[in-house]
Amino acid sequence: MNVCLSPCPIVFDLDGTLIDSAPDIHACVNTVLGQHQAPLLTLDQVRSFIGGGVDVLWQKVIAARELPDDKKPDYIAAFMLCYQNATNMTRLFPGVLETLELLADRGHSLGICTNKPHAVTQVILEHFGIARLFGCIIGGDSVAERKPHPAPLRAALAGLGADPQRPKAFYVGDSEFDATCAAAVPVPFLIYSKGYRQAPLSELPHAASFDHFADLPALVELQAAM
Ligand SMILES: O=C(O)COP(=O)(O)O
Ligand SMILES: [Mg+2]
Repeated sequence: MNVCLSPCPIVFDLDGTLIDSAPDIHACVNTVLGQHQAPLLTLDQVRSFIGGGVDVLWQKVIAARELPDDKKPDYIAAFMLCYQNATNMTRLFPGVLETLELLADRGHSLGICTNKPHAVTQVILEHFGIARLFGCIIGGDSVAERKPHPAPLRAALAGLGADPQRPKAFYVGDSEFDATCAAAVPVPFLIYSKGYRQAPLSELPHAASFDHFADLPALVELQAAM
């Protein structure tokens, strides 16, 4: 399959793929739990809840702490207040900046498709100085559906000018949500093995996996030539 012979669009997931955001998300979850006198959660617990967006995160927090479901809008509002520019403990994964710049220099158009709300996504990308590299940024509230539904990834690809019927492009992500979404578009999925996925790598459909961002440019070239 000749996926793309010339530089093609590459869309990236955010949490657990480009950024290790779990420490800031964990801190804000616990801030809200503390406000409601609920027992706090560990970093590992909160990390395992990330990937489906803020609503799914709070469904899982509510289930773990047996909190009243009808308070979810209040919890989410308080969480977003805390998280709106929470970047203190968030880091780019190793090699991300260099690799994004290299791919952009090689002519690939780059996009973001995350379940994180758009406004805070923009704040975080600007904090790390990488917003300039992305031609299209789709957040969890940019279209009506969220991953694993294919609509947000289709919107990101369309925003980068890919043919919606036969997108010659890649999606780079870390989780079950991303794998299912990419398969539904369909577009080849490249999975970052050091992210937040819960299932073993072998259980997620993917074209290829990588352990370090320095390996991604060669992987893209290899996959594009197949
Ligand atoms: O769960 C979230 O908030 C977003 O996660 P994602 O960037 O991996 O889509
Ligand atoms: Mg992710």
